[in-house]
Amino acid sequence: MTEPAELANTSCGFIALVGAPNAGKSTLLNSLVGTKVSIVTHKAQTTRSQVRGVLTLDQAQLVFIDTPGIFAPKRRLERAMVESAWGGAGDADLVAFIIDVDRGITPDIEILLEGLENIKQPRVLILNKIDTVKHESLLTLSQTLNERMRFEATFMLSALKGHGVQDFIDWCVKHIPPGPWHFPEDHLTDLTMAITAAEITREKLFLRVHDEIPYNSTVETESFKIQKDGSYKIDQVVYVTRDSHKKIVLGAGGQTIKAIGAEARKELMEMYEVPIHLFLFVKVREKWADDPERYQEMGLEFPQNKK
Ligand SMILES: Nc1nc2c(ncn2[C@@H]2O[C@H](COP(=O)(O)OP(=O)(O)OP(=O)(O)O)[C@@H](O)[C@H]2O)c(=O)[nH]1
Repeated sequence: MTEPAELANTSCGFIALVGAPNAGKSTLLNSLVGTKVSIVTHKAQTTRSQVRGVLTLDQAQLVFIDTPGIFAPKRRLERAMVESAWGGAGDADLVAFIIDVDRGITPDIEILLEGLENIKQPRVLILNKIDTVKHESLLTLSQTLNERMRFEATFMLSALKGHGVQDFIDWCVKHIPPGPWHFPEDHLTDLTMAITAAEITREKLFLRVHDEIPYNSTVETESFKIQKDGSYKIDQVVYVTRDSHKKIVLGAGGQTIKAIGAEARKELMEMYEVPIHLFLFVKVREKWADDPERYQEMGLEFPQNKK
């Protein structure tokens, strides 16, 4: 059987975005894909598992993998996140190492550089948040990192403002292997609607409650139903580890959870363009971070050893 001419010249590549927590990987993924597929907050460790964002151009399909930030993990959940991030890098055709230029070479960066030494795929360096620093410091940082490790190319960009992002896309298009597309043309992410909905609620929760609660909480979609009238009915559970956290998430008279729900619902309505009925419940599950099922829901491998 002969292939249609327009398919014969296609290329498809997986590009992992790795970096320290808060480097701007999710912001970059959204900017690359041109829509929000990965949640973003100012808090470190927002992304917990791999999120794929797909950009399909004339002949090339670029599949970007947003990974959890890499750092020295202490707890089980953190270890699962870091393992997932390196897993994402191992599965890719290209690895893009994103660094926050404002923070420079922190101890987390040293860990990353060590790990990147063991990655056999071609690496590129992305200096992100160039809107926050002076040009001279960018050149110094670029030179230092390029002396430490071989990078095929270096990009200086602002994921937030979109500056320099196109140059990175153009480079990727030229450097991915030929082959058929992995996803349908109109596909933007591999996240299911149920997971996307849970992630959006988690983003609103992270933004609204402070201190240790975000790191001790998770959100799961228990049921996602498309109703006869086209609206979506979504039931979600926010798991927290302590009763005192539940009180904070609920807020006085349920105000906080109501506000989180209203913000998540608004974003989901804009995203899916249908009426959304979102029901949030808060449950205390002291040991959810030691429960294999919760990891499965998050798309993470469960590390057997607690320490
Ligand atoms: N000024 C500036 N801020 C940025 C830029 N890119 C990302 N940020 C901000 O940096 C913070 C972290 O961004 P994320 O995209 O969530 O970072 P991440 O690397 O995915 O973080 P983790 O989920 O912790 O791994 C957010 O407040 C972003 O708005 C940028 O180019 N310029």
